[in-house]
Amino acid sequence: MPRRERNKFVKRGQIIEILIEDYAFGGKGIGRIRSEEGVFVVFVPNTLPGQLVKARVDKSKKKYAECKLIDVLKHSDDEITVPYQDIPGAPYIQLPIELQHKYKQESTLSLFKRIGKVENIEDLFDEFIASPNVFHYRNKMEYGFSAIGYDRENKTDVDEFTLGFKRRGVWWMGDNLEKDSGLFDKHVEDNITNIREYCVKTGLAPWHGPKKEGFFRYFVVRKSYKTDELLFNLVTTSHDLPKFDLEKFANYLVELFGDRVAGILHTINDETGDRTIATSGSIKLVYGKDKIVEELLGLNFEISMKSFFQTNPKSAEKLYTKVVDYALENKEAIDNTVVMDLFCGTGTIGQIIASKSNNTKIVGVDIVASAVEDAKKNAERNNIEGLQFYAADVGKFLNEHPQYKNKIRTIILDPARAGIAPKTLKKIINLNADRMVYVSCNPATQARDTEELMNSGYQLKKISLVDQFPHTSHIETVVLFEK
Ligand SMILES: C[S@@+](CC[C@H](N)C(=O)[O-])C[C@H]1O[C@@H](n2cnc3c(N)ncnc32)[C@H](O)[C@@H]1O
Repeated sequence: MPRRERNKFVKRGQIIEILIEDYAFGGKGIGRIRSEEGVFVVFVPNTLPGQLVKARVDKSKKKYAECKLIDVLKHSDDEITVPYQDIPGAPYIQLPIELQHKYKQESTLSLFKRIGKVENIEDLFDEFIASPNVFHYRNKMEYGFSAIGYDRENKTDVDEFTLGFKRRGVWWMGDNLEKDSGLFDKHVEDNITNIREYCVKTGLAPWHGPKKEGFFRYFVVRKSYKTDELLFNLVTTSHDLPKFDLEKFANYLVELFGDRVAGILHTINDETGDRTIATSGSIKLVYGKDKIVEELLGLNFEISMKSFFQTNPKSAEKLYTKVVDYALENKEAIDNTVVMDLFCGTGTIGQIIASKSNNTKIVGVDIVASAVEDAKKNAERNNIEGLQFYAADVGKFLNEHPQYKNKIRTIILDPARAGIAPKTLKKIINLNADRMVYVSCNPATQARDTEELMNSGYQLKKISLVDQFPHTSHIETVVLFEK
């Protein structure tokens, strides 16, 4: 049976040209198709008001359609020229940062109105905290090798050895990074073409996505802002490894980056899945050491290739300062109490609170065992006492530890993008804490949880926004709830 037509405006798979008129939360540009039938809304992610774009309809619903951006046909008057290569990881880099802030603030607050049902959210808005570094703020980058590249002039794919980022929305096509993207270390990015040339000269093949074969897969770099050191990881398959001289490659990196090189690792990854992550597989140290140290608010954190760490550490300091400020606003509800740091990751927030309070015990819970191990080691390294970390699902942990009910005054929440599962949120509410400081990297799920918290007697007292990722649509929020 043919698919039922959902609306009279667009069909799935159709290519359209549309003027973007507004910006919706999450970086979705809004276009409108006007006809005798009425006005129909079309969302195109990674676009800006004022742009004329070409897009493919991915979902065609009764009242709206969702599209994938193919190309920007005409730029918006707001856009400026920047000296950086445009990459999918920075779709808004041509938009002045003040305008990026404006869009992020307006669209985030409107979510709390619409989904969280907080009518007076503007009155409760505290601060928009900008990233201290607008450019070159990231401390990690994953460059991919590909046997299929992109011819920017003819806008088509070509067979070539590429090292850079995937084209937006095309898993099998790479795009050479020819110059600094403005997001990561300039010294590294200015040398990506040299590293590519070195690899091309070995005669070994880059990864071919559709054929699932090739030698070079990823080149991952982590950076410490404290020491300015770099940690490298070259990911290859095992097939042609005897033909590749790892030591010579390591020497080449040292030639390029001198004593900035902390260590060089090699990972063998023979998995063929499209979504293979760069750090899976067996990892071996080829040169130097396998960790770098980063400092956040005076505390030291050891970072290995695999450990989770905030991507923009300078901005993370601002984020954590805000969280701790909200928590310590009522010191009486912190000193001599047990504070829960739920979804604690590597335990940074709990450690900072413990170091700034008196006789406070922190109970940190995270589902990832390796993050909890790192949390324990970090607490030891920083000589902070009174912290207990548990590797567990938050919901299960609260079931198994009923003794905390009515005993906790302050809870810190920092869940992953999916937010807090409804059943888990109920268990958290049942702890009956006076206050919660809820950090979120996805305000849409936080706004959803806000409604539940307000229905359970909590009030949203304050909200701040932190721009951890300039030039993207991401925004972090810190919200203080109190009963
Ligand atoms: C945004 S991160 C938290 C980062 C942390 N505050 C830090 O500073 O390192 C979200 C964390 O939630 C954890 N997580 C996700 N689902 C979970 C669950 N059901 N129970 C416990 N932890 C979970 C993830 O492992 C991740 O570390």
